[in-house]
Amino acid sequence: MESNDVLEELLIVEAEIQDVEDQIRALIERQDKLYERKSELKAILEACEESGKQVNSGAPGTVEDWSGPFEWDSEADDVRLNIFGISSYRLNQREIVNAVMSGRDVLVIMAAGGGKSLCYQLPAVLRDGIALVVSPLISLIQDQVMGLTALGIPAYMLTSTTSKEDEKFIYRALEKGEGDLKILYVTPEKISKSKRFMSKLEKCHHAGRLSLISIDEAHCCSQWGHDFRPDYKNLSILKTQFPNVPLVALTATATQRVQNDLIEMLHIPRCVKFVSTVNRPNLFYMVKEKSSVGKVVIDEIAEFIQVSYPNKESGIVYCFSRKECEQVAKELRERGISSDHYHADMDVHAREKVHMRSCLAVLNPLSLESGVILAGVLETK
Ligand SMILES: Nc1ncnc2c1ncn2[C@@H]1O[C@H](COP(=O)(O)OP(=O)(O)OP(=O)(O)O)[C@@H](O)[C@H]1O
Repeated sequence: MESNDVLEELLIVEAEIQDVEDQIRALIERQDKLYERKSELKAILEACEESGKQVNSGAPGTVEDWSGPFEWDSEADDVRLNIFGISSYRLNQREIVNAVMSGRDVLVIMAAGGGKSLCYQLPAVLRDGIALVVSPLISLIQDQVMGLTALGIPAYMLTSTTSKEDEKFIYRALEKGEGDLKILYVTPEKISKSKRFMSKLEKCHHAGRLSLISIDEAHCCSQWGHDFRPDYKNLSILKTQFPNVPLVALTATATQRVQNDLIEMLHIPRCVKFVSTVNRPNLFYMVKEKSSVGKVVIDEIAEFIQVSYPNKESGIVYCFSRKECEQVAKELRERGISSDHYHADMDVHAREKVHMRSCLAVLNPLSLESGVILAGVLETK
């Protein structure tokens, strides 16, 4: 074959590939829309079956006004301001709080850093009893518990790192209502693997003390999501076992298909859905060509950090492998940057130590002599 012929065929093949990709994209969009309509129709049908009313085509949840006024408005404002120190709600937060306070199941899609935590933490403080929060990572849980404790809210976590003493306190609070426990964080494995925990939770619910259930990073439920966790699948038991307890599922990243999937999996067909933009105007992206020489790459990273963040602010460097994490952190230290590695292969105490350093820096950077750079891979294990 002449090289011109090859070139010609290559162009044709590339054009065909492009065409197929366009068709696939259009079909996926169409499928997402159909999934959405399917779950709306199923929810309408269920609502009609319950109320015995005529079927109409309006989507559930769309006509309800969650902005208020509600009887808990002034108490909510008081707690928001005086406990959480937040002067006004961000987009959708008020409405979400009101829907949860009204006892509804809620699906929240909100950008990272958009303020999802307040949406369940505020109702958790307002409602009587204990709120259960399922979160995928011990480090995220530690972060939340530390923050809540600093605000004077009795929050605990029940994970592999929990001391025997705290475990006893938590079980007594669940079973007998003793002690001051308002928000309890667990990993999904606790729900799927600990019969003891589930039996205590059942007792808490039976006594009317389970105030709400929150599922953070809910996209982990869906096999279509980017971060599927098998143990999240078993969270379907929560709505089956505690049908009258409001369930809040929160995520920053869920396509229409993932949203539908998790509504189905969590058994919350009549949930109120709040979708805020996932655009983050405060994020700045820059792509730089990477040198093929490892040492030069590290030199460039170090220079970028030192020039861009001369005040030793905290930050994260993501790497592909655990080994690379350790290597990059070590080499940054050698270049005078306070850094540590963080990955799932470290024991929990070593991870906690690194995490606390970074948390301190994030929470109160001025109190540190130097910032911390985490060269880490955050893994959902
Ligand atoms: N209404 C508000 N006004 C000002 N700050 C707020 C408000 N709501 C939340 N925040 C603050 O915004 C920050 C991010 O909130 P939060 O951690 O809840 O975000 P998130 O949506 O859970 O993010 P991620 O997806 O990364 O976990 C926190 O410091 C929180 O105190």
